[in-house]
Amino acid sequence: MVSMAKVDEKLHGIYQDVVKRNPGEVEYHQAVAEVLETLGPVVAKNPEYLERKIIERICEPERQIIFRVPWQDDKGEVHINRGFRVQFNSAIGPYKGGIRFHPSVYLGIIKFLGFEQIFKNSLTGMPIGGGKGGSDFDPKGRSDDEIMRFCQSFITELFRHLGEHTDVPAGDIGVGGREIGYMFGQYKRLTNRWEAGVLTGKGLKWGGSLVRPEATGYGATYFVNEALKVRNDSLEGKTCLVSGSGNVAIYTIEKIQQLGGKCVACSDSNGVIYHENGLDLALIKQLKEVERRRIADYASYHKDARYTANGNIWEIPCQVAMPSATQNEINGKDAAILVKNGCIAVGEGANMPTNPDGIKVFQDAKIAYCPGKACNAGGVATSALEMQQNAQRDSWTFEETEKKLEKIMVGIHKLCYKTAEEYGQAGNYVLGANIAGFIKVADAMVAHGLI
Ligand SMILES: NC(=O)C1=CN([C@@H]2O[C@H](COP(=O)(O)OP(=O)(O)OC[C@H]3O[C@@H](n4cnc5c(N)ncnc54)[C@H](O)[C@@H]3O)[C@@H](O)[C@H]2O)C=CC1
Ligand SMILES: O=C(O)CCC(=O)C(=O)O
Repeated sequence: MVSMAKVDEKLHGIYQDVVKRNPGEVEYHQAVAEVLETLGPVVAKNPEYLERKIIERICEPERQIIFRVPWQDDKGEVHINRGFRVQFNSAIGPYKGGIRFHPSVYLGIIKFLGFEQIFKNSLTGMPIGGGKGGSDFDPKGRSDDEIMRFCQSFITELFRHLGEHTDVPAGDIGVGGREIGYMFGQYKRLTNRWEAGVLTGKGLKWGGSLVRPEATGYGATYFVNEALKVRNDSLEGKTCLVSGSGNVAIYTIEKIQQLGGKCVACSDSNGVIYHENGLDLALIKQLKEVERRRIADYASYHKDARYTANGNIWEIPCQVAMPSATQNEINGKDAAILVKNGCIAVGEGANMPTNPDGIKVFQDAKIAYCPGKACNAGGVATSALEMQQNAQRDSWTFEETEKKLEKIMVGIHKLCYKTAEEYGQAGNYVLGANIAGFIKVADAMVAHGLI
């Protein structure tokens, strides 16, 4: 056993080194700080992790690929974007994690997402390592043909680094079933292989899994319901806010409604819809999944709904908040408003949506704060179920697959809860998730020797 003071000093030094070696990558620094702040007790108990420099190694990606993505728009103009894939850690399985297309993407965003993915994937109990990719390409307003040409160009470089036993991407912001289809088609063409397991989130007619589109939102809602159960409560009758109106948000709203909660607001990057009588999910699906329109249009179908351009969704009173849009969408001020308005649970469908000040407010208020790397793990877990079905050349029913997802989420909740309790911090899901996710990866790295 090493003294806590020495461990803290060591972890602080590792963090300083990460900042120095990765200048300007502020989101990556934030994600590392949040994990290292909780690892002290487990490192003090297992000095071997320090001797073998496991934490230093976990913070350094195994491989980072940055590449040019040239493509032509419908008018024939040439555009050059930048593509990324960070293959962070393969100790417990092939690199696994989504691809994000958004103009804000740069190396620091992909690294924070890839780093979180290591621990999230470990928590699922499935054999998947951590990775993430993306591009600063902005899909907004682009035609189907332009999206196809971009995806083909992106995969024309990336394909050589992928494979069902090497690296298996999926969707994230700006990448859904349509984009995965174009990427799969180009991968097949370039490799002359029908290799279903190389991508997940595929269409149902060509190797996809039922429940994968619903999985992240459903899973996050199951996790929050478990956290409420611990407090002898449930989602039944709760007023809920769900930020975003993309894949994760839509299926979070759906599961909350199925479990008896009422969602009164959602958003997109332009503004917020507030519908006190409860959101009309069929309309949101039509606007967003089919017509790819802005959420502002919702208000023209429901006269009792209110749209606020650039509004702040967290100012609307609720009991449960499910941030499901993007990173750092809740700051300390937003968190304080939520708590003051009676919010008792926050379930993160997005990755790192709450900044450090916000997390402190939630933890000080002792509400059920469910961090993304545990709460939104249902998406990647169901991707792993898709890989299982591909390997068996099988496909399971919706009911069977959803049951497996629910069991996985209940299991992740229990693991995080018990780990936090074991380390004397009952109810601290941040600590529980980080320590439980870390131990499995760290032990595998020890077993594999110095690589
Ligand atoms: N798709 C998946 O399976 C998983 C996604 N996530 C995370 O969930 C979040 C959402 O991802 P998806 O739903 O897949 O993407 P999406 O592209 O389907 O939807 C993103 C939504 O967020 C909104 N948005 C983006 N920036 C915003 C801002 N600044 N303010 C308000 N709204 C904003 C967009 O307008 C859109 O409605 C991301 O943080 C992603 O990393 C996490 C786990 C799995
Ligand atoms: O399904 C996957 O592989 C990735 C999901 C994802 O990107 C995430 O968990 O953030």
